Amino acid sequence: MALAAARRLLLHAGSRLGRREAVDGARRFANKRVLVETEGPAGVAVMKLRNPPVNSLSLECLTEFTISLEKLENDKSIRGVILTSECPGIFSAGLDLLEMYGRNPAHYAEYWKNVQELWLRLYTSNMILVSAINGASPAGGCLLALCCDYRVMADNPKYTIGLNESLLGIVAPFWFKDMYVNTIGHREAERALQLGTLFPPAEALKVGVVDELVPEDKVHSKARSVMAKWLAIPDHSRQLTKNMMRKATADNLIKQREADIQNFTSFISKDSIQKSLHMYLEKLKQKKG
Ligand SMILES: CCCCCCCCCCC/C=C/C(=O)SCCNC(=O)CCNC(=O)[C@H](O)C(C)(C)COP(=O)(O)OP(=O)(O)OC[C@H]1O[C@@H](n2cnc3c(N)ncnc32)[C@H](O)[C@@H]1OP(=O)(O)O
Repeated sequence: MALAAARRLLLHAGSRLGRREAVDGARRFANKRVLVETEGPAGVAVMKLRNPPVNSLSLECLTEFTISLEKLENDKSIRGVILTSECPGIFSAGLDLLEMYGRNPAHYAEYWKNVQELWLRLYTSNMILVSAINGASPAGGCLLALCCDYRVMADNPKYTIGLNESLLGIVAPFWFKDMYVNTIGHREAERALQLGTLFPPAEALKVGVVDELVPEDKVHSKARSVMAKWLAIPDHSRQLTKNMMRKATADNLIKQREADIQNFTSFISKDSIQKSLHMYLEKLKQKKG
């Protein structure tokens, strides 16, 4: 309830701000963790995640992301969005592990509902989505990129991308898996999901997790030129085609959202899973010291 009220407030405040800035010509709106700029080619917004240090998708970040998308969807002048990160070297570290560790079942259920919500909005968006992957992109970070229509990645071998859930002792849910299969094919997805593979850029390109690699300083300009090509296609035919390609996958979650929330909640609440997450978080800490 409290979150729904916050969401309404944010949406309202955001739309007032958005309107004022549009009049000034600034074409920019922001909440704390997501910045949206609509300068550049007509009809294109750049959405930057800025939840330092690693753009983990906390409940607040997911909510702000979903609201920003909703606003862009409602703005008929926007036809395309470039999704990128403001955190140096990190696209997104994926779902926030602290939302899935040491909390209560009601929190897990609320969190998962919001993860589903963002995924459904992104995956089924009528807008053209291009990701400019300018850093590491594990698990939920990869999920964000996979929702896009085209993925441009910085060719920096330090950055990796993939659904690595099995390395954490958890399991990618069926809709993550479905989207992976749709993108890289059944055999590659089967292998990568079991091994929790995090692909360096060259391998990510080879297997089809990303569409193009460019030097790091060219990621944004390439994303813009890709966007220009997609903008040249009439919206109605592109949108109907996208819907035809993606609807069955999205519907598969829509028809069992409640059951999926229950599955997640009972899975993540298990002592053995909490122990795995604890160990993984400890490993992340030790890496530093
Ligand atoms: C029967 C079937 C039922 C199925 C039901 C569903 C089951 C559950 C499905 C759950 C799906 C989960 C999806 C996910 O996205 S899980 C998250 C996966 N993410 C990762 O594995 C990334 C982990 N992070 C890293 O590898 C590195 O941090 C990274 C490469 C991103 C950056 O490295 P860097 O060296 O720059 O930074 P640090 O490692 O020092 O990190 C800085 C601080 O940030 C914290 N951190 C990192 N990642 C996360 C995260 N995902 N969530 C929360 N916090 C994170 C890290 O611990 C550091 O914190 P401190 O400064 O406090 O130490």
